[in-house]
Amino acid sequence: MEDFSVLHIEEVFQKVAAKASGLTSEEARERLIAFGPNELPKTEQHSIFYYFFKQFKSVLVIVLVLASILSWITNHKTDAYIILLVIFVDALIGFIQEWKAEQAVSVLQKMLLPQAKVIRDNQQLLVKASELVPGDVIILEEGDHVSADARLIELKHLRAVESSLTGESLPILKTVEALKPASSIGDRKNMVWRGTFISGGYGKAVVIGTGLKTAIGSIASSLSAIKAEPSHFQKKINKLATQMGLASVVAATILFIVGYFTLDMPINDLFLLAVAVMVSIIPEGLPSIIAIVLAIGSRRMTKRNAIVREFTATETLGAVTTIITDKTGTLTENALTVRRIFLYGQPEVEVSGEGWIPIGSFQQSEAIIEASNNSVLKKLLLIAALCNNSSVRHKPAENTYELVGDPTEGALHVLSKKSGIDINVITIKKIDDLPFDSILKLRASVVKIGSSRELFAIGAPERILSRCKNVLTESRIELIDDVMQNKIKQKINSWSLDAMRVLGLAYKETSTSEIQEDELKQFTFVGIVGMIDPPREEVKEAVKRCKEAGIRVIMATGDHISTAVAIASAVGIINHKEKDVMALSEEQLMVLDEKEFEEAIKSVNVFARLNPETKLHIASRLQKMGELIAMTGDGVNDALALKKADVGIAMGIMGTDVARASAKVVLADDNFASIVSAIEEGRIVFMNARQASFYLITTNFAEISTLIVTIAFGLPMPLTAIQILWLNLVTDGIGDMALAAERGHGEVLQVKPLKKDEKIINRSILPFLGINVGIMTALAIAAYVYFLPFGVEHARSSVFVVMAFTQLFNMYNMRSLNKSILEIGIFSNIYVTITMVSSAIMTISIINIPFFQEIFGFKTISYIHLMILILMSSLVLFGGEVYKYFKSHVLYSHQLTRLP
Ligand SMILES: Nc1ncnc2c1ncn2[C@@H]1O[C@H](COP(=O)(O)OP(=O)(O)OP(=O)(O)O)[C@@H](O)[C@H]1O
Ligand SMILES: [Cu+]
Repeated sequence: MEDFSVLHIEEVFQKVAAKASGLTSEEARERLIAFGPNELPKTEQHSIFYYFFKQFKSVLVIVLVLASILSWITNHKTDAYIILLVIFVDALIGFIQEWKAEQAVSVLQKMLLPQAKVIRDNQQLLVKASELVPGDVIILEEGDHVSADARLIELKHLRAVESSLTGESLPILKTVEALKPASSIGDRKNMVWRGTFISGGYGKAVVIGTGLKTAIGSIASSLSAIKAEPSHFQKKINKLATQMGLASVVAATILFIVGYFTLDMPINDLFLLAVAVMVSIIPEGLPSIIAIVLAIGSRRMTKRNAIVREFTATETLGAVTTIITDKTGTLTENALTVRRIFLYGQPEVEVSGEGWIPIGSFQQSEAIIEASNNSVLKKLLLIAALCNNSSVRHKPAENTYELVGDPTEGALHVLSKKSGIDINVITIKKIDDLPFDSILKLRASVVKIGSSRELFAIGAPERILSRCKNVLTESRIELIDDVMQNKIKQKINSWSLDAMRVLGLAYKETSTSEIQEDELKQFTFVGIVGMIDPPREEVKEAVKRCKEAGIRVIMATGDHISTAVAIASAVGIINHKEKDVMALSEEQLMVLDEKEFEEAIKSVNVFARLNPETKLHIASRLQKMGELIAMTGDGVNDALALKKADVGIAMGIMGTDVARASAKVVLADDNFASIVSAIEEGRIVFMNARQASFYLITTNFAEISTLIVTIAFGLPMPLTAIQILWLNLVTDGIGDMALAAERGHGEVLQVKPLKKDEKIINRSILPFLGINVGIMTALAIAAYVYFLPFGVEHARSSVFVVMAFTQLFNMYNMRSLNKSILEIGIFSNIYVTITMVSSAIMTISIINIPFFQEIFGFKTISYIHLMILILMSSLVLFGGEVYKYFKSHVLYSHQLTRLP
């Protein structure tokens, strides 16, 4: 690959036929055709056939193929064909399930496609990263992923983390100068590489390589790829399935050996009996049902604005015990508007106007004022306008205003626009900019005004104040004394108590052109502004639902403690009575010893002026105390915490690429309420996985106990192997998918969180399973014994009807483990209704249509008898209902505290 780092910028432009003002969209389109999309080959992409043939790679299939061969040899040719057909149908069902799950993944993947900021047609645009072409001029800012290899042409303090390429984890400070030839990529400091990210500063670069023609091209591993590792729950289910599979082999072998010596049966019949026992125990559908439940759950979460990047998160969400959330944007609207301005020695200034619309007026003592007539206000507005990286775009078509950049800065930008002050672009120029730093809690700019230079700073007001020596008043610059300090601090505090975000603005004269950290002191204080950021309407309800669900909500914010408390009580994170004890700031936390710290994080729900590391510290300590943490974040500094949390949740709108790549879940709307919806879906996933598993397992138990009882009495087999196969795979297979689509019934958020290692089968569910299996077995045996005098095929037909219909009724039992079918609505799951009708028709057809009778070995059952058998089968539903009633009214008449 050519080394662009040794070339001068002009030479680079020449080589890639580009210029600093970017390509036109026409050029970009042509180049996209010529160079191809900026994509790396996906690591794992399988064809439709892969998923189909994958279905045949199971122990069950091997067992069935063996059975089929043996049936053929022993002259049971129809059986042999049927078994082959069943293998095929089973593979088909499994295939559909997995294919659907896979589709769900790829839909999610598309939603998370990376984007890039690029200059085309002299405008800054957001395009799909896959559409970048050589020659494009891209813009890089803190938190962005670099989507192509590019040569830098302009920058301000640009730092990039290139560990994915070079292994070096510290940020690299970039340059634009042409360099001496260097062999290592890490040394080519005037380049940025695909797959790395920007940890700070600002830069412009021209793309020199895309797709495979990038440094990472060969070592491709896409950061945005969704990982589909088996979840905790899947592992457990697989283990259960394997155990039952092994048990089936053992049971069948024992039966075969014992039967050989004791039963007077031809060897091939005995063999078929052994196969029947085996298939009745193997829980065929179990592993794939969990995949489908997870896929459905992830899709529902996505519809509710929580995009799942890792399937395991779907299930972990259900067990979350503590949410640590940001304030700005998550709990609040993130539509900041400056309302008040305080200038020392003057009456408060009130500002009118809404949102990002740059129209509004300034009032002092209820009279409208002109900003240009007030020198201190003018200075403040100049700082607000220039120490700023945001802009507001007017969309004439819809007549709306759209923010580009950080909302806090956007509010200041809008403020300066409202005043109408005129910034002379010829005499006033920005020469350096330090973007907002979450540790310093301020931002700064060096601005050239005429022949002098000034350093502007905006940030957390008490931090700005502590860096000030003077204060600007209408007439002059005065030294700050204690009286002034206190007066300003009082203002900061009282505005914060009104839930306002308060910022301090200051300036000083300077001689440097590059901002150094140790220069950020001895400022002249100009004023403070107070902006409102109203809490989101739906958050209060969401917080309430969390509390009901036994989930603790902690606010961890960088904002002022009083603002934090005001918002926290507005949304119900703390109640009014607790106000004083329930909030701590970073400084207050720092002085605590280990034990006090632990006590504090146990009871305090609001943490203010936090640094990102402290946020991580709080989270990991809570994890050690056994909590399962969901944590939100948006910045580069949050990446580590997002990775460490059990479920990291990144902001989709305000979050950086890095935060999104580190999180398991991305919020499409940045809204706290969506987290709660996701938790609800997570719990539903768990419920559905259990319900569907129980449903599958009941048939297995009912079949095996019917077999055992009849064999014990020396009766012929009550069901043949292929009849069992049909019940297990077709009847159960469809019913199971219907149960996987069950929606919650409002109960999941009214109980305590699930335990991390929640068992699938626990003791409290055993009576319910026992009742179901007991009724099914008793009915099957009764039908068998009653019809046996009419011939064994007749008797088997009746057992088959009972098994099929008890399972269909049982489907209604399993729709909720504790609520009555009347409460949740008989028809509220359309899939269950469809399954009921279609399965009933199918069952009756294969019993009474001669062609199928022949194949399956059935005899016609009269409609009267059918009716009676079906009515009897419905007993299983009555049994379930009586049990649920008994359990909720007699055993646990108090409220449910855990999921059943
Ligand atoms: N762009 C900015 N420019 C100047 N000062 C800022 C800017 N953004 C935030 N601040 C100041 O720094 C403080 C901390 O901001 P930070 O971004 O760390 O947290 P936050 O956005 O308030 O909270 P959260 O963590 O809830 O999103 C703010 O209260 C504000 O005073
Ligand atoms: Cu935030």
